[in-house]
Amino acid sequence: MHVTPTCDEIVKAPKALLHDHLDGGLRPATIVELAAEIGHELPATDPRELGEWFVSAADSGSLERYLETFSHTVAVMQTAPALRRVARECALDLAADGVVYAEVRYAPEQHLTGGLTLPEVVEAVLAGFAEGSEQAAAAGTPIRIGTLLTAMRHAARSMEIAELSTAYRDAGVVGFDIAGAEAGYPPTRHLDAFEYLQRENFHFTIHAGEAFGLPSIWQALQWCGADRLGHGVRIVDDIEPGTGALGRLAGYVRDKRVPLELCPSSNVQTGAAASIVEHPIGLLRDLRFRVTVNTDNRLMSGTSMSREMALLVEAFGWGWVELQWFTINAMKSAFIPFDERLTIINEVIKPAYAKLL
Ligand SMILES: O=c1[nH]cnc2c1ncn2[C@H]1C[C@H](O)[C@@H](CO)O1
Ligand SMILES: [Zn+2]
Repeated sequence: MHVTPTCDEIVKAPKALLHDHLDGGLRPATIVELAAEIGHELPATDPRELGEWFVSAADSGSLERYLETFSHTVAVMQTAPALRRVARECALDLAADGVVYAEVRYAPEQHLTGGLTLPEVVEAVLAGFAEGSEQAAAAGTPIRIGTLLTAMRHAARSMEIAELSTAYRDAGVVGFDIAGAEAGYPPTRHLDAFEYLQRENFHFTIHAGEAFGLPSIWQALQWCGADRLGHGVRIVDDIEPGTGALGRLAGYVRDKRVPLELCPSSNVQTGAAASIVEHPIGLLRDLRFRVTVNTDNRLMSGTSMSREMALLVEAFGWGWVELQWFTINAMKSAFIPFDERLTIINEVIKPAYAKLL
């Protein structure tokens, strides 16, 4: 029997999230308070209006303009207490939304203008996640958070950030990523960092195939050795419309079970997909790529993990079978050790969905 999950039920069901930016998920009220403390001018000072401003400014049809909105969040994340607060609230917000495992990423190099060092940035964020996770567990909504450190693809600090990632691998950093404008900044600019990470047996994902197409995905996988693709949505350019025949790259991605970190609302805002109903996630799921559902930037998209799933339920008529499949796909693709992934799948995810299916 097909049961349509309701929004409330989706919030209660355990979810796993692999692609969420710390600086894209602040509470509007927190931005207002932190901005007042440092005298940073915002486009609005009423939290509700500010939240709406982020969504409409990010609704630009272009990744470059979407990224401009981050100047306001990054501006208020330049001290250890601010970073710690933002990370703590992030953990609490995700946990309250029923996320049981999350990998949250941010770019340490963007948080140095207040005089912090790179290690101080990482330690403040890790402390905030630890605090938030502790409070969430006490509130009856346990969450495990792994951090990914991002290097900005237009900058030249990727090797330093890769080394920072491995330095903190036993303290909660589980992976590395590159992000920022894609067109004109191919991942191969950072080959030395990726080769270093491979020699260190470390994990990394690469934002690829969002604002730029197949060459970016091909480089991320075949030159750089990415474990996962951040977005990767443009892999559909290598799938024949109508027949679903796969080109060589799409065939490789599916055969190798390369996880796609799809972010439906974000993709609609940046123009990578025309609408949720037309989002390639429908086709990619039908063809059984390893699809995962993600938020990208909760603030800029006015969204949550539950809302992304509810939008998909509405657009594609999906039910608990599909939501469990996305959740297990994400958990299988996480960067924490295999035995820890299995524990979450077998002890948290499967028992909860068994009651819903
Ligand atoms: O979806 C995205 N594509 C490329 N870059 C992104 C995306 N979302 C956020 N970013 C950038 C802006 C942030 O400041 C940075 C680190 O989180 O990553
Ligand atoms: Zn992203």
